[in-house]
This record gives sequence, C-alpha cells and structure tokens, in this order.
Amino acid sequence: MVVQEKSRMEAMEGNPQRVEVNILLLGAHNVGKSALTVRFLTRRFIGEYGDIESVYSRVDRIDGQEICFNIWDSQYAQAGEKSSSISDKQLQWADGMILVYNMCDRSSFDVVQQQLQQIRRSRKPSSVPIIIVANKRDLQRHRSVSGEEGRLLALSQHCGFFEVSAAETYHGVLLVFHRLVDLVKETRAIRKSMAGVRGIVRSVSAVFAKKRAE
Ligand SMILES: Nc1nc2c(ncn2[C@@H]2O[C@H](COP(=O)(O)OP(=O)(O)OP(=O)(O)O)[C@@H](O)[C@H]2O)c(=O)[nH]1
Repeated sequence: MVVQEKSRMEAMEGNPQRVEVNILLLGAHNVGKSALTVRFLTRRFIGEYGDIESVYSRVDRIDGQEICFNIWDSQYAQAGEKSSSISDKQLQWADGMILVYNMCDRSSFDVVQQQLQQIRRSRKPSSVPIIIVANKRDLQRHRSVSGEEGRLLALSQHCGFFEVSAAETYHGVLLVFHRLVDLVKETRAIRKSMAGVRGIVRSVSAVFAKKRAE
C-alpha cells in the first residue's frame, strides 16, 4: 500500500502532462516583436527580420513539466495598409499576450495603450494575462518613455512589466516568456476552481428547488 502511494506521488512529481500555451505578440511596427521571438526561440539576435507573420513553437521543461510555447508573432499594419486592429481569431487563440513598445519611440507606447483598450473591450478584464514589454533597453540613453510610465500603465491595467533588450540579452527575454506561462497557469487554475464552485452552487440550488417542489 505504502509502495503504491509512493509510486503515485513519483508519477505526479514527474508530471508527464504537456501544457500548451498560446502567446500572442502585439505592438507597433519595428518595436522588436520578431527580435524577441527569435531571441527566445534560438537565443540569438540576428538584426534583420522578414515581414512574415507566423506561429512558432518551442518545447521547454520548466519545474519538471513540459511546456509547449506556441508564439504568434503578429504584424502591425503601417499607415496606408489594412486595419491594425487585433483580429477576433488572435483574441480567441491567445492564452496570454505580450504587448511590446520601443522605449525610444513614444508613438509605440501609444499603440500599446490603444491595443490594451481593444483587448479590454473585447474580453472580460483580467481574463487573459498580459505582459507589457519595453524593448531596446540598450538604447535607453535615447529613451522617450520612462520606466515609471511603463510600470504605472502596467499596474493600472493589471499587467506584468519588463524592460529588456532583445539585442543584448537572452535572459531578460526568457524571464518574460516564463513569467507569462506562470500567469497563464494561475489563470487556468482559478478558472477551474471557479467552475468547480459554480458546479457546487448549481447542485445545491437543484436540491433546494427539488425540496421546495415536494
Ligand atoms: N538596438 C536594438 N535594436 C533592436 C532591438 N530589438 C529589435 N531591434 C531592431 O529593431 C528593428 C525592428 O525589429 P523587428 O523585430 O523586426 O520588429 P517588429 O516589431 O517585429 O516589426 P514588424 O514585424 O514590422 O511589426 C530591427 O532592425 C531590429 O534589429 C533591441 O533590443 N535593441
């Protein structure tokens, strides 16, 4: 009996389940969405990136659990192109989002605020974890958005916040993706327990309704 319990515990600790997490990268043109994606996937910064919108995958083992990152590196439409709004397909697909701006370009910070508003209008607040990323930290001597402003926006919108340089370091970028996975897992756990509570409330209500009818 004791042996059985031990092997069950070992199986749980080894957790063979693979967790899939869909991450959508948003933000204005040229802020470094592809650079962050490529840095995370390959550890490299290659300098120039094509204009292809794609979904990439990478599997990592975090705390003994296999995590499959699916990353949608979106394209921001430039002036004269089609609408730059986030599509319903993107909103439905994403388990978590990374909103990127270039700390040296204030207009890209404005785009993040607009995109946040669009997300909040289309989904229930706090239903999707979001991390705001100020990129190009290596150029911070030219910064036009202070760290304080970024942090305040993140606080007011219940988002995570990081300042990174896709050009300079892999570690900071890794932290962003791993933090988002933690938030997605927390959100899923909350949803699951809420569903459990709703189920109990429904059963109790049904019992009382039956008793009243008798
Ligand atoms: N100095 C510096 N340059 C960066 C950094 N991240 C990206 N870049 C450069 O910024 C430019 C735009 O990077 P991309 O990753 O293509 O930007 P994007 O947001 O994917 O752009 P779109 O796909 O057009 O929406 C490229 O020339 C990159 O080399 C960074 O952290 N520091």
